[in-house]
Amino acid sequence: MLYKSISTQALRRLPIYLNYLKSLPKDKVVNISATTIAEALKLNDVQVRKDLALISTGGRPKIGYITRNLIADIEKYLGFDNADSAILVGVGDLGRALLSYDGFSKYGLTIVAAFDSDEAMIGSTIFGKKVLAADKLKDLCNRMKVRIGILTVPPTEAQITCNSMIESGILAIWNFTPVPLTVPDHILIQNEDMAFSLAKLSKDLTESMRKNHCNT
Ligand SMILES: NC(=O)c1ccc[n+]([C@@H]2O[C@H](COP(=O)([O-])OP(=O)(O)OC[C@H]3O[C@@H](n4cnc5c(N)ncnc54)[C@H](O)[C@@H]3O)[C@@H](O)[C@H]2O)c1
Repeated sequence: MLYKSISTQALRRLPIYLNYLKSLPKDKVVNISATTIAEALKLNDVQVRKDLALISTGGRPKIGYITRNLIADIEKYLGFDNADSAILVGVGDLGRALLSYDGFSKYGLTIVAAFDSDEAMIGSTIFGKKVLAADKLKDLCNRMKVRIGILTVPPTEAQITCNSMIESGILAIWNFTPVPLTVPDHILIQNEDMAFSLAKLSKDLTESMRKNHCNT
């Protein structure tokens, strides 16, 4: 199908639908409606219907979607059906935690190797991933056609490592450092910032408490 543009909010909801659909017993829930999904996830059913219509043409009045096909449509849209290879640079506390997580494959991501500047770590295998020296980055990315880089180095090393990733052919960077990276237009950046998420949660909590206090 030809996809229409999708909002960031809708894009965030798609993996939530997918996780829910995959949690259902395969043999029992053959068909499913947007309303059922909305009720289960405590979402607005008009919104769920609109989201699903953007990525699947399988919805039928009164029947809903064939669950198996809807899962396939969401996975296809999100690119989870064809695994992307990624490398990770910076095998410290956070890098190791990401390497230890074997659930990325569910999202179509396979970390094929890790890189670190610490000589003591180079050549070792951590959670099944070989740790290589930074000067092997370009060769490996070219050879294995890796296009995604996960950045978990200290902030002082973030921009220089980002530059090396780009020189090595990386096109999309999952940036866990707090550094705003400077990159050419064609490079995609996804920033993950726990400090920002926490600040937002804290601000939302303050506002919610203020509102509740005003209402009592
Ligand atoms: N996104 C978040 O919410 C979040 C949470 C915690 C930490 N962080 C950030 O993630 C990054 C890593 O944090 P950490 O606690 O794992 O740090 P860490 O010090 O434990 O690990 C950093 C690793 O990077 C390696 N390294 C340093 N310079 C390098 C280089 N030029 N090339 C390759 N490897 C290099 C070090 O040897 C070390 O193994 C930091 O920038 C930190 O601020 C982000």
